[in-house]
Amino acid sequence: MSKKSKSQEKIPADAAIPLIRRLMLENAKAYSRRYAIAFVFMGLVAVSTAASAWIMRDVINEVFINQDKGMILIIALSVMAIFTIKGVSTYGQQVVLSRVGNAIVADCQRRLFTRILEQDMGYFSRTPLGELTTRIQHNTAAARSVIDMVVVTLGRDVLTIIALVAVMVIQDPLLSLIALVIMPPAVIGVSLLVRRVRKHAKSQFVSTTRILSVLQETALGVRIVKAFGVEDSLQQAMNSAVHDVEKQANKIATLTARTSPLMETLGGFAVALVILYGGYSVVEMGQEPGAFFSFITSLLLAYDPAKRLARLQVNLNNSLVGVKLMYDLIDEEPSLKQAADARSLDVTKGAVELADVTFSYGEGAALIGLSFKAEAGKTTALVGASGAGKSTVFSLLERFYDPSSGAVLIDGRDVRDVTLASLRRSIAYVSQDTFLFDLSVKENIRLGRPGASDEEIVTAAQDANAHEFIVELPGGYDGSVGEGGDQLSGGQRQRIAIARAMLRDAPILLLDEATSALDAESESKVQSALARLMRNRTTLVIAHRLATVRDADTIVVMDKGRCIEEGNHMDLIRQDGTYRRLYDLQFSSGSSGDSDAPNLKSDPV
Ligand SMILES: Nc1ncnc2c1ncn2[C@@H]1O[C@H](COP(=O)(O)OP(=O)(O)OP(=O)(O)O)[C@@H](O)[C@H]1O
Repeated sequence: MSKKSKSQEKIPADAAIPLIRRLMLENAKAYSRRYAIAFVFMGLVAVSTAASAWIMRDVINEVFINQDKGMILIIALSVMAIFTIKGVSTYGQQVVLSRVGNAIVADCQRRLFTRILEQDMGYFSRTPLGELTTRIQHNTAAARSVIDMVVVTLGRDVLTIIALVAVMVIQDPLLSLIALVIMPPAVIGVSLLVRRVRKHAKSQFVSTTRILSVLQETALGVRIVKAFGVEDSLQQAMNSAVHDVEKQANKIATLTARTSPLMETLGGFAVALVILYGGYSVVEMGQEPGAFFSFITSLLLAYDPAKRLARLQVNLNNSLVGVKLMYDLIDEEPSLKQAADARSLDVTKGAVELADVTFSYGEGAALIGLSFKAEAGKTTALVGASGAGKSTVFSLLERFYDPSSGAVLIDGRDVRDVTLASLRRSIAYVSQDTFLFDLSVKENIRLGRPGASDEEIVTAAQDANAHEFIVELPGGYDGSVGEGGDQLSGGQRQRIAIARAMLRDAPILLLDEATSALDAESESKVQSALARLMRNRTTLVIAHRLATVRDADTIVVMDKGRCIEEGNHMDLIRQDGTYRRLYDLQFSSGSSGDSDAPNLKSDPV
């Protein structure tokens, strides 16, 4: 959604200069010394290029016309010196600028990633993964090429042209004027091309993002892709995105290449005019041929840098689209921020309360005037049909979002008044689908409390009934779990998540019980680990197992964002209301995958 709205907005033509200025200013300061060195090298390149044109006059006049033997060696040695200086300076300039370019890409990538980490959950749910990948990869490279183009073109090419024009004007001012007649048509032709390139660069970004999104969805959902046989539709989505990128890339290439015939023809026209007039002056008016040759050499040498300058605007615009998108993200302020006077949350009891909370993700309310209390040290189970708002309660407790009205309180303190770090430190979250990072088992557990010692990790794993299987893994605690924890079973992943939460030792536990069935042995290990984890903590659990709801101190029954019943299991069964119906439907049918479920039909309640 936002991919379209953001990526299809246009860069106004007058935004190019401020963008370049910002990019240059932000980077120039940090690398000023290295840029200064690069400019010295580029100045040397320009001067040596001009000198090679200048010396043509002496080659013709002294060697060929005056036949001065003494000058032959001097001129030959001078030419050698000039080209050596040019070669060494070009090398120096390239090395220095490449290093600065690499450092700038790295800086931009770090800045972007920091910004991405600061964004709130809303940003992640509306931004496709592919767009983030493109920004950090493609847009930072664009920043580098803009800087390269501006520095090299302004530095080397402009300096070279200035030096060569100086040679031309000194050798023959009138001829120099003649050579300038091609300027107006060149400028007009190039700016027409620029406008069109800008349009295609924008579409290319959108399609590149689509390619990455399809690729990531395929990789992340590969099981579903294969199980449901949806390879064809993904292939089609990919084909269409790839085709679009190819089309736009071809258009950009064609447009960029059009600067060549334009400049080639105009350049040829200028050289022809110069030959006509210069040749006539030498042949008819007896002018020295040395000046003419020096002039024509300067003109031919100025041709390449002039062509690059003409292309600069076209290429620059292509890359500026990426720079603009990079700054859009860098400038995107997270909507959910910590209050300036936020204090650290010191949980004493761990009482949790939702007071008349209303919240909406966008259209339609997800929670409507929801109020309930989760007593300190007790277990509160949230039950309700899919979409009732159970996970949303967790998101508000973690302050991934703020309620539109009402308040979320911990020990009587509004979560908006405390620092985000202290709030999240006070909460441990065990989700039904544990995400494991592509790190070692040990590091995955350590995420629960960065800085924990190896001994503490082993103790947490033992308490989580995970130690046994971890030591049997290849590599043990130091072994990798594979991307997304692929190399572990569902039950093992859950126990790693429990170990993480054990290590965190937070006073409040949010537990989203797994709906998927585990084998009996794994199930009992997970359950006994959870029981240990829940002891003496305020636990809010999205319950899917009968045993959990039955043992909970309080059950909050939710429906369409509201709390419709509250009490313990026996109370609610006696009320014979929604809970009873839900209980019969969800738990007694055995559809929950609950190992207790088959016994339920004969349950006395
Ligand atoms: N990131 C989101 N963006 C927009 N709407 C959302 C988002 N997450 C949830 N919703 C909507 O908010 C409502 C409550 O969803 P929530 O996930 O809290 O329900 P739930 O009770 O946890 O459901 P389930 O048991 O299926 O996980 C639903 O209507 C859902 O469509």
